Amino acid sequence: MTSQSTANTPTPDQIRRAPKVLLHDHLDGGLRPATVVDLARESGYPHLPDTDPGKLGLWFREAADSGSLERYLETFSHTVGVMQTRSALVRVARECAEDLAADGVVYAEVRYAPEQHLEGGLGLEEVVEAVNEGFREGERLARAAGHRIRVGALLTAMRHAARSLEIAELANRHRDLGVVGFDIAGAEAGFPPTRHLDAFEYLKRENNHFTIHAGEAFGLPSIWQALQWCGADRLGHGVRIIDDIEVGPDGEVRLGRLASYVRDKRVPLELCPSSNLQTGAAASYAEHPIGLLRRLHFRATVNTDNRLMSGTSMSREFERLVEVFGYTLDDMQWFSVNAMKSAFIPFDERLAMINDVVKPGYAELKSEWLFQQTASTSGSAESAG
Ligand SMILES: O=c1[nH]cnc2c1ncn2[C@H]1C[C@H](O)[C@@H](CO)O1
Ligand SMILES: [Zn+2]
Repeated sequence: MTSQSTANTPTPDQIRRAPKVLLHDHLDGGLRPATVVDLARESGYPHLPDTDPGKLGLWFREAADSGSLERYLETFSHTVGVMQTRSALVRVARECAEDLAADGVVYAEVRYAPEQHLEGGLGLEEVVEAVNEGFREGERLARAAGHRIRVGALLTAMRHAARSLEIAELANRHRDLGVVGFDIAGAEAGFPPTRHLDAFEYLKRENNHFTIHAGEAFGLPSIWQALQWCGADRLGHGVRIIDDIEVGPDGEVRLGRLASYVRDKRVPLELCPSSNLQTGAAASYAEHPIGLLRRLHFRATVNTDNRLMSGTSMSREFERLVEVFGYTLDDMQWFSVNAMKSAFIPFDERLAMINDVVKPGYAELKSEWLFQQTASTSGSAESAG
């Protein structure tokens, strides 16, 4: 007999159809391999390690599988290298929205660093306008294909560079025009978030939103600075908060002051399990702190980080979580509502997304078992005469 609890374990098809919310995805980490090849050919970019899309996709996954964030980041020279013209940026952003929508993502915040796309002569404003145009086109095409998605951009400043205030100002100028917030990214060790205090203080004065990559390659001091010095609204990764959580031999859990603060204040953690395995921030999926953080009711969210480098998607991340932690549709809904609550769009829009899109989507999936059972019962009744 089918019970609700077993039927509540989602199938791969249900995982794909479930409404998912993505807060941490890099535009330059999510290109289709075939698009990288096309764009390299069109622009004459000569450095691609392979021009066969299948082999190139594999190359990205293997090269990113280095165990170090620094080496992981080296792979971006090829994607950024082919994203230097207006048409390339429009195409990459359009395909990003289409791919996420086809994967069942209903809301996404996608980030990129405008300062990395100026080599072909574009200005910062032109970069932002091209990406926004691509997202809007992608949303329209997705809708025509039967999917609904809304994509907001986050503008990233590179933490080793010195343009963060300028990029924060750029984000602020475009805030009602498709840009929903700001971020800093890049190698963490040696580049503390406090180097960019002027950018964060500017954004706070402007009542704007920002997240900071922190607690990925570097531990608690980075998280502490991001929150208590810089005032981040969310933590990009934040997975190393686990270093401030002690689980005793009897299973008793003790939170340190910083972990308590993060949980008490409902600080959103943009967790990216597959990416963490590649950069060495977690040893295996089963050992990934997301299991404990979910049990302890941190404001945990599930994210892809870089779909190309990790060969992943939101559905794939959830498939692995279901496999390893036995998560159900209720868990998926919990992560998705957490993410939607933590988005940078206005409160009324977040609430409407939760109540009118996310929850009804899960309710629909959770009710499917009822009809399957009816179908099989009536079938056996008929055959029994
Ligand atoms: O996981 C990451 N940690 C730090 N920086 C990252 C990560 N993934 C991508 N980046 C960098 C490389 C990209 O070129 C940049 C902007 O998207 O952000
Ligand atoms: Zn990231």
